[in-house]
Amino acid sequence: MTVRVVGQGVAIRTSGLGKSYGSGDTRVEALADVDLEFGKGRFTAIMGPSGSGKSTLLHCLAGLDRPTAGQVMLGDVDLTRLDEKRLTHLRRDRIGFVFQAFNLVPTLTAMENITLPLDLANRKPDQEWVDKVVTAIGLQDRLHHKPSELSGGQQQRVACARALASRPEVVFADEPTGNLDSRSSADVLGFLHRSVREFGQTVVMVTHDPTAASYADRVVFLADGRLQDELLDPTADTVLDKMKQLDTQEAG
Ligand SMILES: Nc1ncnc2c1ncn2[C@@H]1O[C@H](COP(=O)(O)OP(=O)(O)OP(=O)(O)O)[C@@H](O)[C@H]1O
Repeated sequence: MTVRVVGQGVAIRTSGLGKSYGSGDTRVEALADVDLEFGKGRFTAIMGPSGSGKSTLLHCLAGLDRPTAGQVMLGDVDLTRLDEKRLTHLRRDRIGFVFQAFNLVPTLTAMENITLPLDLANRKPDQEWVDKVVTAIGLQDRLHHKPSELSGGQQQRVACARALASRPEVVFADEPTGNLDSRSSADVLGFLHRSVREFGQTVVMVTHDPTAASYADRVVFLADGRLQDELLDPTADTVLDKMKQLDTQEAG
């Protein structure tokens, strides 16, 4: 299937996207023929069974992994045509990433972690913007603490603020609540949702969790590396129903 976006325009688009690993008998097709658009200022969740290609898709979209077929267009730039140096610059300047394991630098404070990507790029932070993001994560009294002095949920909110600090065109999040309890998950997802609603951020998130997916505007479902279906304005119940329906189809 092909999924197209109507609305404020497209932030990132794939066409004929494929990724395979290995060759001959051991060849694995992690993604095949994925045509997908992600709307600007929208929150999209990617779901699917284990091994269905969700992380591979996210990594190809974010320029962290190279597809073996097709295109990934961020605006008018085809990521698949960039050499390593240009791809590194593009990731640094135009993309934000939130990992399951937070990946904060332990020796730096929360605030230093948030501005680290800008410091590394020799870019002066837009202080008004950074203040706005920091206010939105709700950790003003924790900004001078090191990651070890913060809870998992607080650390992940710092990681989200770090991803947003450079005002990237897209924030990608790979199972951002995978290591969190339900209360901390709600804080992190609430922040991502707010960044879309209030700041017009584009967010693409991989998750296994129907409740997490219900914070998104749209859910796309993968199975065996292929796009299967999508759901608009999801609730945890409609996501769960769709997952069951896709499971039954696959079994049948
Ligand atoms: N580096 C690799 N080398 C070989 N096969 C790989 C590699 N990375 C992923 N795969 C395979 O590609 C397929 C898709 O993997 P991927 O991690 O994208 O799935 P996923 O949906 O994110 O899974 P999970 O939900 O378990 O994280 C799987 O069959 C996986 O074993």
